Amino acid sequence: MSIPGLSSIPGLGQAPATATFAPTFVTSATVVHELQANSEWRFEVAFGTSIEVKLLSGTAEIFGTELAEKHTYTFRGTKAAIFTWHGCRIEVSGPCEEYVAEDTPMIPYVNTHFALERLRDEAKEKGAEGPKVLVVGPNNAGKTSLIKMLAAYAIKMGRQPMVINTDSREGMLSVPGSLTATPFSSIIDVEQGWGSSPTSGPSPVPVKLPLCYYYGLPSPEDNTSMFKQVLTRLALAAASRLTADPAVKETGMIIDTPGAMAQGKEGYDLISHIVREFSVNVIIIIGSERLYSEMNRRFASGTTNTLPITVVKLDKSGGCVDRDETYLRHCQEAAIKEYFFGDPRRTLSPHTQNVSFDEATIYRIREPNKTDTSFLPGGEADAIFSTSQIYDKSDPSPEMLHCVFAIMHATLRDSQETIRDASVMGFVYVAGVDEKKRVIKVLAPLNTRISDRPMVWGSWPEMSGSLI
Ligand SMILES: Nc1ncnc2c1ncn2[C@@H]1O[C@H](COP(=O)(O)OP(=O)(O)OP(=O)(O)O)[C@@H](O)[C@H]1O
Repeated sequence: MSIPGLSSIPGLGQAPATATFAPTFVTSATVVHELQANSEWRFEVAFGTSIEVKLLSGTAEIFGTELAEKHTYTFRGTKAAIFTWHGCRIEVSGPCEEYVAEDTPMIPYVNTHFALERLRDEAKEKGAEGPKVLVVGPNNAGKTSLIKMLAAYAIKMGRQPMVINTDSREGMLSVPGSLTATPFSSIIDVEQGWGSSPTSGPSPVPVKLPLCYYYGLPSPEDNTSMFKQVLTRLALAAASRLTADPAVKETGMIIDTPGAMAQGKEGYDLISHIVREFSVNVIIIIGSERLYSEMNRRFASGTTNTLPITVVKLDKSGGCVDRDETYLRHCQEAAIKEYFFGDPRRTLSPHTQNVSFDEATIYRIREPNKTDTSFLPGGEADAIFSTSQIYDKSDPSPEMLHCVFAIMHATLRDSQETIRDASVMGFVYVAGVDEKKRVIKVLAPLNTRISDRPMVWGSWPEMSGSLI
């Protein structure tokens, strides 16, 4: 088996080298780093600043995606690492926190990729579906980074992995609050995290087409029943996309999860729900012994569609960084800005539309687990959050200013269940609410009529100020 850049990884199966950390420091001058084989340069770039990185010689990758020699990459508001299997020289200019590490879990990670490749080859021979891989672990354990790596290595082998995001706190190729399934047939854009989805205008890296559903709340606990229903819809859409495309079918899926699922009975029950709905047959636990033991107990002797479930434990990378609320808020706002205005390489011009109060149909997502119903007499709390009431219909109000609404692929006559189960057509941003003229001014990526569609308003994404 010959894979460009991967065929001769030295030291497969050997114990990783011990750590040699240089102290973290900040620099803004141009510097050249000489990285030894099997080491990585870890860096953090603050929001509002940028650095430029060029691979001068050798080979290097960011979460599995190989860097092109002599190409200048620009990173903004990023925490990541450049890893090299064979050694390389990189040139860096701009301010960042950085250090070089030799102790990385890359060998077990790449061995996991090869194990998945064997399952994909077997699936291809039998005309069956490739592995459905679920990655679980606490917050900041490196789940998304591992998934990027596994997807990038699969793409490099000519495969087409379908990557599923069930973490509504961070969007993947979409606005936060959404849950997506995206088949990847081309390279991941390392400067942008995952890349860009189709808006308008050309893109240097081919755009990806996510199947997008809207949950609109930051954590699965905020409305567990709605979260499960949206997951079920996503699983159905992903399964039919998988069967429609032989290349995606034989590669299978890789599913990212929120860290909140890694603890407590409710979290474990949600994992069981995903295993069932997506027919998961490989579970990777990263960075938690306790979760590994629980997953082994629940699934190690189980089967999905007659296939045994394999439970695998991987170590967390020492490079994983904790991201505080402020950082996540910056990431969220950057994702929303990018959706409407593009990025420095590709600016977009959103359209402004005025929608009259009488024409707007807005549904606010209910948050039963956040609402205090303890003051209500027995039975009334249950009635308030009856299953048929997913949303509250809301009249336009100044409270909606700076909020993001999901425009659903549904009609105004559809039931709340149908709207919840519909895919997302796009998002709009409320730029103004004029109570005198009774109009809301919204920004939309395209000039499509939106007043004949239901708009869904959740508490996530949450904007702290004006986008314009
Ligand atoms: N080897 C590494 N070197 C430097 N930074 C890294 C490395 N691995 C991961 N990171 C960074 O650490 C942070 C946490 O990693 P990641 O997002 O993969 O974790 P996660 O488990 O998906 O987190 P969450 O569940 O909270 O979304 C990210 O900013 C990521 O880019």
